[in-house]
Amino acid sequence: MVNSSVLSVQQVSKQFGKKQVLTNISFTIKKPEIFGLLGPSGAGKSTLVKMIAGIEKSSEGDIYLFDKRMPKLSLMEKIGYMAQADALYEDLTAKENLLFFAAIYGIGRKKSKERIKTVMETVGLSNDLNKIVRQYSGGMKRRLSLAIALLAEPKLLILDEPTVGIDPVLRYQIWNQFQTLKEAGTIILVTTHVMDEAERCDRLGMIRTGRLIATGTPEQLKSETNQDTIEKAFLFYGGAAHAH
Ligand SMILES: Nc1ncnc2c1ncn2[C@@H]1O[C@H](COP(=O)(O)OP(=O)(O)OP(=O)(O)O)[C@@H](O)[C@H]1O
Repeated sequence: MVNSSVLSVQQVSKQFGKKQVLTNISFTIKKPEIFGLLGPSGAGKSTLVKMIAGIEKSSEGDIYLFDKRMPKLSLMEKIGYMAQADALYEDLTAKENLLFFAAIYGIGRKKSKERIKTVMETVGLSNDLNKIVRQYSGGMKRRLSLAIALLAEPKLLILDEPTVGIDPVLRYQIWNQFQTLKEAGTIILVTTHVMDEAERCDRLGMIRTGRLIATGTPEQLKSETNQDTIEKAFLFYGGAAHAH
């Protein structure tokens, strides 16, 4: 399999029992960029990113990451994955949570301290490091999950609706941070159904009922459909059948 892409999703389908959730999805990422998967609730975004993260198996098709077929244990340390539901230890402090995950990633003690400082600054939680997570707000928990995903300096950062419950000002800051991470060489794969976030992606994959209906830069998608917003472009690609 000679392929210079970083991520290659090849004709991937997924069924849960008889339920067809994803159908024949193909796309590639060749260089660091922010790639957004945009689609309504239930479209299949989470299922797709779970397969790319190597925690769900495809029914058909292949996923290659750094030219290796997923799932592959040795690639796991290159992937930062932030699930839709926060997986945090509520009775521990943020710092204890971070130290726990740093140990799992095999990050040494000295390096852990450094990384914890950096990632908590990134998500704006430096002053809440010693707070019990139970006392965090929903948005703070999301940001802590993001901090954990960033701990091991992943090459591929997979974020499933990272900014749910986060206010617009902080959301803006976090997206600036994604931009900075990308410029430092991180590939970011992000799911969203928020249109202004979609606008900030370098490229988008539009997903509707388990199918990739369009891919391209936000500008391309708008100009190809002759629409002035991503939302209208999405509806255009989705066709008139998308009336509900
Ligand atoms: N483990 C599972 N078993 C059966 N069905 C599942 C399973 N996981 C997901 N599904 C179904 O697959 C479909 C796609 O779900 P998925 O969570 O991938 O969508 P999504 O686009 O991420 O939506 P949301 O933004 O609401 O999370 C849904 O109909 C869901 O009910």
